[in-house]
Amino acid sequence: MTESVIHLHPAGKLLALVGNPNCGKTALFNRLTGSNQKVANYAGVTVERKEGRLKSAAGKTLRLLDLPGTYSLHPRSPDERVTCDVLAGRARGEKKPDLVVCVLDATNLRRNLRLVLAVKRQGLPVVIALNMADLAASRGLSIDVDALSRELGVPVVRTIATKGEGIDELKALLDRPEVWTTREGVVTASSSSQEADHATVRDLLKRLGLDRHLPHLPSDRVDRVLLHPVAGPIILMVVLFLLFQAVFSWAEPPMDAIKAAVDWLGQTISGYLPEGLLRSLLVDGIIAGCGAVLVFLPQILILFFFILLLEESGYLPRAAFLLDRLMGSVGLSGRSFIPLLSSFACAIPGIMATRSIANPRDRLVTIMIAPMMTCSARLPVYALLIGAFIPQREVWGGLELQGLVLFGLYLVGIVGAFAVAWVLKRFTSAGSQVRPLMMELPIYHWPHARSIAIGLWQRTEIFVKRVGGVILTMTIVLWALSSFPGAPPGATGAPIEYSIAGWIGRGLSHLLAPIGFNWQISLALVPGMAAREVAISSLGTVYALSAAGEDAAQALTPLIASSWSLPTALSLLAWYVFAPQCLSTLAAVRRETGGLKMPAIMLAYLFGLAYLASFITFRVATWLLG
Ligand SMILES: Nc1nc2c(ncn2[C@@H]2O[C@H](COP(=O)(O)OP(=O)(O)OP(=O)(O)O)[C@@H](O)[C@H]2O)c(=O)[nH]1
Ligand SMILES: [Mg+2]
Repeated sequence: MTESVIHLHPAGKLLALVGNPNCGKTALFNRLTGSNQKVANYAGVTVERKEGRLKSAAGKTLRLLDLPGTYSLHPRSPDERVTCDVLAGRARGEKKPDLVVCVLDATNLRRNLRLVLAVKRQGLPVVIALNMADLAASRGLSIDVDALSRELGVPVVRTIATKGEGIDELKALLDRPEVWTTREGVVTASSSSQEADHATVRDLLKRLGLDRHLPHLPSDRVDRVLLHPVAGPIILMVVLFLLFQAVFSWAEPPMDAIKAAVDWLGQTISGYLPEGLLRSLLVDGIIAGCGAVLVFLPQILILFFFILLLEESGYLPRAAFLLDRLMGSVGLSGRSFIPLLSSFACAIPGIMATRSIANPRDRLVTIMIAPMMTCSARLPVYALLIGAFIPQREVWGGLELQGLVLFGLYLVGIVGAFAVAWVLKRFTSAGSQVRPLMMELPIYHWPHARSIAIGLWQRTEIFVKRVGGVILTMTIVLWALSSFPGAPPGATGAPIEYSIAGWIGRGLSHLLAPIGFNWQISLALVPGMAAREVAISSLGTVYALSAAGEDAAQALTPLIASSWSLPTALSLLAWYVFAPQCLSTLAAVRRETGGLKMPAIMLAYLFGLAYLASFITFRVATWLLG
């Protein structure tokens, strides 16, 4: 009997969006399919293929792939390879696309058209979305769409993805049968040499009257200041600095409101339920635990508000450019900047974004240090400890001390990461010459209020899902471990001290006492492996249960302020700068590096660093204050 492989593909014709990085593919994808994939003003935002569905004007259902941007069909980095594989029909579980929608940045046809020639050579039917038509027009560029279409032998639609213009026209085009077949235009691209393609595009642009240089842009004038060798880095520091000030100074009113709502809920439920297990689970477990984390939502949103502004305006790659020299001195290239910056949101997308790094060694080093960038899950931990231990006062003429300490913690993470990168460069065998940064600087534009709002909403959703998912689950588990087997008759302490959790906490605190952690902290770190904020919800639960008997529902901040010493708090801050308290990050590293070796090394070295940093912090602080 012969066996044959049967490929089952979902019904519907397959379309693929292909184009240079940052030409607006994802913006177009979102408009066509109604999705909300990440759009931002720099190259290399999309690193995976994403699928969506769209309906043609006549109602036919089609499948659409959004792909990472690429300059050519000779992949240089893992993300470009995804696109090339899809076009060649080599992508796993996917057929060759039936139609390629080539998205062009109308303000940069010279480079964008070379890719069109390469795609046509693959023998796939092509339609062109001439995107960024608004920018082209504002730069005085008038492109004859019909002539372009004739020259290339493919339909061309003018689009403005951000405004949704040209979308209906594009959908109408998909109902025309001739679109789904290949045709030759005036231009033929039979030879595959790069020089030949250059010449073909040059002649084509000449015939269309588009071969002149574009005038200088306001962007260039702005860059003369923002990329200035002296002013540039200073402005960058000021921008980052203001960001951290805002995280503390703007967040207070909304945080107080959330705190009040959580307290009210706890008290109301306590009023209705008789004392017992159910009340303990709801009030001391779930509300005290999840509430302790939920109050940090405003700070996270303020942080992301700034990150989104920077992403959409086009400032980010400039920051990469400014830091390229600095990063070069530790053996990283500016290419690592965006993955590392994404890691400030969360290390996982940051680690995925390293797929745009062509050099495997650079990529690995970037992956290994990404978890040291301060992800937003650390923010609640930092904010809790800073709020409890750092006085709210102004220093040096108007700077908030709390914001300053937060800025410092972010800096320590960055400096630590750079130090590790430097060590990896010095002491690993892989060759490590640093190549100059070749990176596109997109033009600046004003962020759209809509995309900022969508971005913030998505962050809120992610955060609330974490609170309702992993944090809630771990809180309930910890509550159960903390409530059983219960205090023996005649016991004097709170029941938690006799529980399984109390036993685990005390066991671990032998190991962690040298760095100043008490048993409650030691215990909270265990479920805190699931996600960083879980440590906060765990402390909320543990302290609520420890206080059983008296009025339990008390805010965590004043509680730890009165029961921990300052060296302990500083030591825990130092711990959180380094400790790999996040299993999903380790899983992502495993996926991206294809094995257990790298995550194991990461786990060991980060815990080692965390212990060392906490030890030094605790000892020095004790000595200074004692
Ligand atoms: N003015 C203008 N901006 C646009 C248009 N289309 C997209 N943009 C902006 O261009 C930037 C890049 O858009 P994306 O959709 O992320 O680009 P992409 O091609 O998916 O980029 P990669 O995933 O990095 O390859 C974003 O800032 C968009 O808001 C357009 O038609 N006009
Ligand atoms: Mg994209």
